[in-house]
Amino acid sequence: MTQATWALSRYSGGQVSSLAKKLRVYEIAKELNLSNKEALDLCLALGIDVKSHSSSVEEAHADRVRRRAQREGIGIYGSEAQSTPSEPEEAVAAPPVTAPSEAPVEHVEAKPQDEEDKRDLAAVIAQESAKREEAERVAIANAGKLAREATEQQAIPRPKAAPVSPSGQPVPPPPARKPQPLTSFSGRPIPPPPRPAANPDPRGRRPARPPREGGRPPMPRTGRPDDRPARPTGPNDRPPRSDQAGARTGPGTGSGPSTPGGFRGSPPPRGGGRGAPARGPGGPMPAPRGRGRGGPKSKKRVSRKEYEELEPTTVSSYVPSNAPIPDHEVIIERGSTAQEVGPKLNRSAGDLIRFLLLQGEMVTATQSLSDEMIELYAAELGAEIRMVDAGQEQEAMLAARYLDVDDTEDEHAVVARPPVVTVMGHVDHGKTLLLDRIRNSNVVAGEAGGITQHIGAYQVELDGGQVTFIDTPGHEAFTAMRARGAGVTDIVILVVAADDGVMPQTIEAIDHAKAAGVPIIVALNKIDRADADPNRVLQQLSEYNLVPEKWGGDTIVVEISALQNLGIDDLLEQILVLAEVLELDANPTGHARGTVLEGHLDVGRGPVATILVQSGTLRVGDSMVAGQAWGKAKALVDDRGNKVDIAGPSVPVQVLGFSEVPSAGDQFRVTNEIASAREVAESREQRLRLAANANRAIGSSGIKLEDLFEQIQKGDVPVLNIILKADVQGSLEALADALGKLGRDEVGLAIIHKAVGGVTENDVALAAASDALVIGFNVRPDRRAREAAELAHVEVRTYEIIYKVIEDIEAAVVGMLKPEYEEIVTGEAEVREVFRIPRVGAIAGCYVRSGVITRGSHVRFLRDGVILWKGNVVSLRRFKDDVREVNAGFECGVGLSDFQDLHAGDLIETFELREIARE
Ligand SMILES: Nc1nc2c(ncn2[C@@H]2O[C@H](COP(=O)(O)OP(=O)(O)OP(=O)(O)O)[C@@H](O)[C@H]2O)c(=O)[nH]1
Repeated sequence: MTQATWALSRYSGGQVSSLAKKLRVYEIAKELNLSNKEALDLCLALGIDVKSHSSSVEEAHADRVRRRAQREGIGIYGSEAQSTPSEPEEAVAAPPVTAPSEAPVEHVEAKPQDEEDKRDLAAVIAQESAKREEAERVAIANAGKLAREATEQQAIPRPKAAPVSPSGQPVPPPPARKPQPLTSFSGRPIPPPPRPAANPDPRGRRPARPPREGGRPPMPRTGRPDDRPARPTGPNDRPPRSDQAGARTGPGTGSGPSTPGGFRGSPPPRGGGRGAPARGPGGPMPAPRGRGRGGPKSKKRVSRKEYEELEPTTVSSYVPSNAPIPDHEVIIERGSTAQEVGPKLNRSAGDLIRFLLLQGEMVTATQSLSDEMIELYAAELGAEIRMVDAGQEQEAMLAARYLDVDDTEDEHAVVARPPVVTVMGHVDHGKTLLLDRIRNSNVVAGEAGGITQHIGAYQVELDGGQVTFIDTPGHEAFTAMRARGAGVTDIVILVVAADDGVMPQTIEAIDHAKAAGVPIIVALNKIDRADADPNRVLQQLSEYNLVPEKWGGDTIVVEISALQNLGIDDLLEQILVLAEVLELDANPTGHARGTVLEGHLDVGRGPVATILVQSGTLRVGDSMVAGQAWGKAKALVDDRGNKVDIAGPSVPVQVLGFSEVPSAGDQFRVTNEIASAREVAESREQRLRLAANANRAIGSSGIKLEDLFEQIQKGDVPVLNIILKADVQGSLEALADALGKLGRDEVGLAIIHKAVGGVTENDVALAAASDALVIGFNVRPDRRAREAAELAHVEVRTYEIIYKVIEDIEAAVVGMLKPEYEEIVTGEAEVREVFRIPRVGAIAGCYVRSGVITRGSHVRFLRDGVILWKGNVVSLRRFKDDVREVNAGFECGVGLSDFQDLHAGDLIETFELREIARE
């Protein structure tokens, strides 16, 4: 997956509203040719609430800053500019301070500091008035338009089946019918809209109702999760500044167009299809009816209730109510409607609808609002809100009621518990054999080798105590658990073969254990081998800060031979010693809490889960919940296959009786009654369903470079964790060095893992578990890594120029990340055979694994995840025919512009470049 896909998934994960009329301070600075500091100072002098150069400022306030700069003759208004006649202030301040609707204007600047500020205030009020007038004009015109369209739509024939291209690709629909804009938020002059004759008075009186025949026109579908607008696809999608034309005319002059402060750069909603914006450029026009996703919906009727809810919005101005807003944080679920949000903020739905109308957004009371709409309204009121995913609050409430009552925290009841150990290391270094040996070192009489049941973990009884081993060696399981918030391991045994030394997965394991803050014991294995060189390995380990005790460090190293059963006892003893030092304890009384290690569906026994109990004691008959699974513990089975009645801390046990199979990493809880277990599980299921519907992020997520600055400002990112992958050691070191120097006071920078090679699933898992960003230099993520990144919402950024990496990280730290092109992977093909054709060159006989390979498209050539070459697909053939594109599942011959070094097994990745404009 490319950056773009991540970016897209990121955007699809959130509702991108068209409400985006704010400007950053640095944008104003740039526009006025001021330094960031000067612009910031101007804002502060005007009493505008900004914190840094990347704070957002309302358009109206931005205008105030512009005028102040003009008055002070600074920036673009400096010496030269001053000589040109400046815009008369009266023209701006002239309109009456009273809003046309005679509504009190509470939401503008309240305390001017001096005369200038009073003028500024008047200007803001004037702008607000203009907004109102314009919105009313739009509303009235819309009412007329609704009526016309209702009639027109009867005449629009339903289209036939969607046309399909020869390659089987659906042909995109023709561009959406351009809405007849009634107003231009870009400030371009527009003719005055036709007003319905029946309603010559724009203020207060109702426009004539649309005719009833043909049904009520469908509502505009602004702000629904499904209708999240796509990002602008090019610079042209950004409308020119609203103040450049319209605002100059000034409100109240009655002649030119006024700018009601529509949201600049408003991206078009998705409904119009790619490249077919359903809105006017940047304008807040409702999407044209019948052109949304799913084709024309001319037959959709709107209920009387919906229509009547709409009506007030078409005729009224925003009149803020005087009711006090809540003085506490208000929780609002994403996708809430005006009917739901208004009352939560002590306002009516109508109040919210009117406010949005003035921002150019027409919504009904029952229509889902985007996050931005809700946040803007809350900001307008000065209310403190927190947006949560649908169902999240309910789930949290139930968890607090039924699960968070921890009766295992009584320190008097705490006793020492066995350590939980995970074995990690490079492939073939002997993890499995070591775990086998350990199973057999059980000292309980008659039970040597008795652990036959594979349940994901087992306990061994030693002279000095018990040890619990997680039976799935490898860092994948370890990190996957941790990514889900389940830190079950107390100690990591790092197996390193004495003949082979530190290898890539050894380093990965070290980094994973370090990231989790788990102590490491090194098991130096295969010392029986003639070519074993323990000192060389110790030297290598020291380079990763694992300095052995015998060299004065604090890393326990035990030399063993799993094959010859040498040193195993010593290793187990060291585990017990370390466990003692770690003072591992737990309360065995109270309700059991733990983590699911494994789950599967057994034909005879139903859902079966292996649970590691971490505190309390689990009993047969307990009501339990894990993830979305719930039930009564019908039976408990230990690692020897025996049925048991109870399981205490650090004991792994198979549990039967779940309603479904829980997943590894799910938190396990016992509840008082079965009903509460069920209620909790169902609330989780409900939230996940809602989240999936909204295509939202589920699970963990790494950090996004774009959001970094905001998070630093909130104090959320003391350290930016980075996972660095590169094609060769030289660039890896150079990058690590350069990045290491980028840390600042506000944010430290930690490279938690770096290695040569493509971006793998493990890198993504580590990133998800550590809130890290993955940077690939001259390497790409493989398909599994891309999918994992998409699922876990981990950002993987790939680069081919070192300074660009540095530039981006630096820019992100100071909140000035620039617009960029992002790559969308369009197809992936595997080279199966290479044909060398005289005078033509090498042709790759390929199998298209996913997407579409298109002639002429950009292409990247990969071997083991490393980029070998970039260019274009110059020829594409199916059998003997030249073709334009080949779909997944077919074979084809691909000729590349000037790359000849093809090998079977290489990968071809085609991609598109798409500009992602920043907001
Ligand atoms: N000479 C010698 N060979 C060993 C020793 N330990 C393991 N081996 C051999 O090394 C090979 C790999 O051992 P495994 O235990 O499968 O290694 P692993 O780390 O679990 O490998 P994966 O499961 O593939 O990651 C096997 O052939 C073992 O017999 C040892 O101490 N000495």
